[in-house]
Amino acid sequence: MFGFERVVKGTAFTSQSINEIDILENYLFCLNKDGMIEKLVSPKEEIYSAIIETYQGTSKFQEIPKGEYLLPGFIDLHVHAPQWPQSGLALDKPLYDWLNTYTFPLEAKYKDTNFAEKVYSHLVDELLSLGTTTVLYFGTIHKEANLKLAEICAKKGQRGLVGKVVMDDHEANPKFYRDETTEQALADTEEFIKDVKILGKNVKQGVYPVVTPRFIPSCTDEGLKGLGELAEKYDVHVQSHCSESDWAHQFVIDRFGESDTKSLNKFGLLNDKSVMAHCGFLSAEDAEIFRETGTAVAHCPISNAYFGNAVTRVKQLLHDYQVDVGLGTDISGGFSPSLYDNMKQAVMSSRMLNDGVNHEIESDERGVSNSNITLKEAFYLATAGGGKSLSLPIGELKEGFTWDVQVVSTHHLPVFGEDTLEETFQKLIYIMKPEQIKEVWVQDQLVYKQ
Ligand SMILES: O=c1[nH]c(=O)c2nc[nH]c2[nH]1
Repeated sequence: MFGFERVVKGTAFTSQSINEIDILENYLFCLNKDGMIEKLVSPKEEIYSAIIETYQGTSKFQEIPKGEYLLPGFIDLHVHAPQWPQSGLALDKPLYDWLNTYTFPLEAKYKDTNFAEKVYSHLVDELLSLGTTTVLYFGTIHKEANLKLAEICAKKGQRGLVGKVVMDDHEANPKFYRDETTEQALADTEEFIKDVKILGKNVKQGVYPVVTPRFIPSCTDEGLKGLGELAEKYDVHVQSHCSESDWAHQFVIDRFGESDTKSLNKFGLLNDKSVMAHCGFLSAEDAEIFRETGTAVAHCPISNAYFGNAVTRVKQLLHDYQVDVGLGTDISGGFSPSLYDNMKQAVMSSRMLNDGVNHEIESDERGVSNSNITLKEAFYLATAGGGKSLSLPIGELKEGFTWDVQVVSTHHLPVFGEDTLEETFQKLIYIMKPEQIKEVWVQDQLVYKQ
């Protein structure tokens, strides 16, 4: 009578706006065969009981148990997949030294596709188990290893957006880890785009190729220009690092006499499908360019505490400039693969930015006022903000969005009396333990069960 593929009954938390959440108590989530939410039905609606009567007791009905809740699957906008083996290690040097001492030697190992397969399988499993259903990945310079990552995402059910990293400047990159020539880097990127587009045709949740200049310091002008042209030709996502640290920000100013943002824009790399990581040093003019071009920011608060030399002005970007912002773990500049950890750090970093940290300065001059974000805003970044950044219908539990969800338990929470659902939400996010993530679904496919 109704024709839904599945019906799920439960209580869900989802962003209503940047700073508000919707609590959908005992709703029915009616899903179609494409894994999308076709209809949301509240207990107040007349058809509510008719749908339950039709589906309850069949294999198409799922009731979320008491004490468990639904959250949107998280969207990680910045992961360096090849750096997974050094997560939690090697965080003792500034960005430039860290790249040359630890990171480039590790990334060079992905010439070996077997090594890539081992690491990437482990990483995708780990991220899914933490409720992360969509990931924007940097790979390495190696086309085959990157394709392996896309295939692993496809097979394991994660929505992966994967980039072949371009590092074509021979002056700037070590001999053991760089593209052979600019022409080769562009040819490999184009072939990779075509291969992933073919792969993606048969993948329910989608896998996508991403144009990926590592950052301006590692690319030639010709390389950057060619990548901008490929992004336009194939209408694909773009990712890079932008104004990340004192060094990286100043490097671009010294080379081009203008900011990262302006330079990336001139090379055709900023558009509605572009996501730029970090962005701690954006000027007001840069932020306007982000808004005008539809470019999004991947905020990586844990990584920025190590390499950023500044706290990204998330609150201002979201509210004053209406820039799309999502959250990134930045494995392994950030040591934690969990977006729960990064949501908390986003709140804490913003509070330190707001108040300032040097007690020798008068309190009213110590910080950047109106910078602190709330937990709900951090949740927005990990969910709806990520979806908007990627221009995909993900990250919200609303009609027309994908059924990407985590089923999370609250049995471990300290409740002595009765919490409101609003309080439950706050505790859930702040005191989540990985073992409380019971199930993870992507486009209505079960991809993780405890
Ligand atoms: O945090 C970072 N991780 C990286 O791998 C990288 N490459 C350039 N800039 C970078 N920043």
